[in-house]
Amino acid sequence: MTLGTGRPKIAVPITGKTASEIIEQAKTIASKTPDLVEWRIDFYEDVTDAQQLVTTGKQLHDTLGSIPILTTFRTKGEGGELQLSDDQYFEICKTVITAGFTDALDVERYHDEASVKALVNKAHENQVVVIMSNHDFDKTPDQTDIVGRLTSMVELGADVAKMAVMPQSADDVLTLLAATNQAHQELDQPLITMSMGDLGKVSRISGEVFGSCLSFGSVGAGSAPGQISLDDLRHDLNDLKLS
Ligand SMILES: O=C1C[C@@](O)(C(=O)O)C[C@@H](O)[C@@H]1O
Repeated sequence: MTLGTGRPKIAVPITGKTASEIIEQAKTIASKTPDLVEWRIDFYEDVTDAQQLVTTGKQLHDTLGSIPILTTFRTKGEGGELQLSDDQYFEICKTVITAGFTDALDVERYHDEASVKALVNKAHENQVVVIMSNHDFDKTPDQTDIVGRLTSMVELGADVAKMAVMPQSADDVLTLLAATNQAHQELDQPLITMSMGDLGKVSRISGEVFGSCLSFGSVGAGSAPGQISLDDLRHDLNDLKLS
């Protein structure tokens, strides 16, 4: 799968808490053939048990067949489910990289920089694509700040740079779109951006115009405010496709 050209691709998050919930969700999602599945391991109750994590990851991989997996541990401070120490966060990410079930890994930008760089190297040594991310669930930073954060992710070795922000006004949505457009022109790497909540929904369908290469759509439970259902998202992205 190539990210970064043409109509934005669609990722569907899996938010199951138990291994059986995760596999059931995966079956339903696989039947709808999204481009990518995001396994949100911060929802998984056994995420800190490395053996269980790897076993369930392999089962998930088998269930999804050829649909690529993005594995994400979203920390509490960035809108995730579970509070971990930095050491635990990096340990879990390393387990995921070496287990071999994932195609891509979400690496949060704002952890210790040397550890982030080492994790990126480890991912690349194991042919795992790095989607580096930052989330602001309270506000929308200004345009220069958003572009600066995306640029710093690329400088740290990200294959794809991702930024999700919360709008308080229509102006904030415009800020995210303008920042996306600017970063898309300035950077070579593909970008994923979104303005969350209802106000920001428009940013989830306009990626081809402004330069966001992937949108998260839900099947059942979503993983962030403002996500559009996979079926609607597919229609919307197709309707807005540039000729
Ligand atoms: O980074 C993102 C984007 C997201 O927060 C969204 O707003 O769709 C959903 C998360 O699951 C994913 O990791």
